[in-house]
Amino acid sequence: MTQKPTACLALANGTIFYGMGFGATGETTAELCFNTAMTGYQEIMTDPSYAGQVVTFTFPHIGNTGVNPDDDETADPVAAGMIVKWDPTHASSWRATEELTGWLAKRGRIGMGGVDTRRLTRAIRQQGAPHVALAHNPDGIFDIEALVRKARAFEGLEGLDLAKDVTCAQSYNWNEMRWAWPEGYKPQTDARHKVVAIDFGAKRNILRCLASAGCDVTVLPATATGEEVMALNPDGVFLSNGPGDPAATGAYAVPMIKQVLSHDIPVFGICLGHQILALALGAKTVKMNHGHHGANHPVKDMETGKVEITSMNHGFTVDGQSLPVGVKETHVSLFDGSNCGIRLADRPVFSVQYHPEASPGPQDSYYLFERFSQAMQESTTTNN
Ligand SMILES: NC(=O)CC[C@H](N)C(=O)O
Repeated sequence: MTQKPTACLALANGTIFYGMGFGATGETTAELCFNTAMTGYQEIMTDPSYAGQVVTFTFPHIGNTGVNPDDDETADPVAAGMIVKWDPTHASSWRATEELTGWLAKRGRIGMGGVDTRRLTRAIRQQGAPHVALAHNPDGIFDIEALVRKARAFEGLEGLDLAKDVTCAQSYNWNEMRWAWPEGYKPQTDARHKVVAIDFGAKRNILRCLASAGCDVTVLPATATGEEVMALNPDGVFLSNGPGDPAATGAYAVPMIKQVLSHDIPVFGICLGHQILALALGAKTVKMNHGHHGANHPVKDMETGKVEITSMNHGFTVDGQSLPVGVKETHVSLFDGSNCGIRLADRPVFSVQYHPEASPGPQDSYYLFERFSQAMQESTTTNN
């Protein structure tokens, strides 16, 4: 780097990285993770599950497809900041309506380029997701000691309920479908299954996938009670992804899920929804060393032996050893053997740790939305 650095990242252990700031100026504290996806930086930055985290992108070309309103997973960027190897490239895509840098600045998110992201990623792997302070000051003046102190003062994601910060304020209906189809699937245009989706920080493409699988979706805030959910008389209940510690969110979500489970209807959960469903069934969740964040994670379906390449974003995991009798482990990570899916042995209540809606990532796991729809089809036929 020949120019004077305008951004600084302080890790709680005192390691300092300098780079060139872009986007908003100012400071933020967060947990630091790395994401290995080669595409989809806009979807990643706007995935509500990233609240409280700064994302290091291991792929070096960030910015080259710009940003556009269609690829937002929620209205605003939710990740606390981004770190990239090279200064963001200019947008060169027919879909781009804006440059990444201007978009981040307008939305109050700090970016830092010119960083040795390999070294940083190794540090994350070795010490576990560090607590950090990230600062962007065009004058290039930083109080390093103060930044390290702020990184140390950040309490981390354990015990933190962030779902209540990113959930919707009020319930709403969702009927927008996906724009493109995974190979071999057709949109189911008749919305015949009444689904209540609990928004712990739902990505829009999950709601599009549900609508495309024949669901008439009513989204409820994370704090909805079991009575409120069941008052809508749903054919099935969906539990969304979201940020923070599942155990903290579970404080109010577990009683809601237990009440839903006392009715014999299909339940489907993704990521945080998977973790909270597991808690409601009596399993435990734990914090991972550096989590799984990327778009190429192989997962084995233990029932069919098939391998899916999946999109992942999680820093907590369900302890597969803690699954009670009657709860089957359906999917396992081929990277580290961690739990990636469960189901009840005798009922269509199931969930996965990864993101079958992709956005970004491969489409291998779209079948899970069809499975949920099929389960509701069968349960309404049996119950009528
Ligand atoms: N994508 C998600 O839903 C993330 C779930 C949870 N916050 C975790 O980090 O494990």
